[in-house]
Amino acid sequence: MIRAEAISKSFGKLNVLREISVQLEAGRVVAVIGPNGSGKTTFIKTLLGMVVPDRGRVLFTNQAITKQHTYRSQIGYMPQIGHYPANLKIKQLFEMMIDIRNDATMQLDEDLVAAFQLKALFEKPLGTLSGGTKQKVSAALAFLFNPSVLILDEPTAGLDPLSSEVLKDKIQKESQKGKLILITSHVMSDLDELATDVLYLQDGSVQFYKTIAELKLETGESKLGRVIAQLMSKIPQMS
Ligand SMILES: Nc1ncnc2c1ncn2[C@@H]1O[C@H](COP(=O)(O)OP(=O)(O)OP(=O)(O)O)[C@@H](O)[C@H]1O
Repeated sequence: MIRAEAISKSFGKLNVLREISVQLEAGRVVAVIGPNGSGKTTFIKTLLGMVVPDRGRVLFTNQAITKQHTYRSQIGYMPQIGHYPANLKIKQLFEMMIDIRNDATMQLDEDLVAAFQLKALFEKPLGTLSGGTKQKVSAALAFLFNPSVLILDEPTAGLDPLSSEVLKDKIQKESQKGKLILITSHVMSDLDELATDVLYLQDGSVQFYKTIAELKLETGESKLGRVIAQLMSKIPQMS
């Protein structure tokens, strides 16, 4: 569904992505894991066209994404930190997003709007929201247009335990419909519940991209946290 072909990206002298080639298939939930600064967010932003790679290319359903934006309507993106205009009310933000979509026939998915009880907060300006509430707004927007791909950057960070469970249930529900879901997270227990595959980045390179079942078999560990700890201890650190 999405293919990255040898994508590389530098910021100044810093090589943030080095020749990343991966195939991401519909129906999979891919956990993008790696130490802080290993390039996870930059990688997912290249899939979204928000970062343009220096070399290599990204294909969405076999079409190169360069200089075309229509494919983006098929991706729901939940950023690590949502930046919204402070004076805009939640209701206005939703209305604006629906307006931009400009598709009256579209069936909206308001599951998370309801589950997070966002309608009760609709008149609140975004600048006054707590970090967790802002996360809920970002999550509800990512799922709103029923996209075939979801890219979720640290989705449960800042959410209270109940809201975190609500979001995980929703991710599972959408995955069962055959969607491709990419999640970056440092919370291994969440990924253990949700992910089918692990894409592990270190210093901008793919260290491994395997199914969780394979990784558990290979390491003899039953918990993803322990699997990753074991594998990380074997990866030579770059200076
Ligand atoms: N626009 C930019 N300009 C300069 N450097 C950048 C830019 N975006 C990212 N970087 C650098 O690229 C490296 C990778 O950043 P990235 O955010 O992709 O890492 P990450 O794996 O998502 O980290 P974390 O786990 O901390 O979220 C970091 O050293 C970061 O400072």
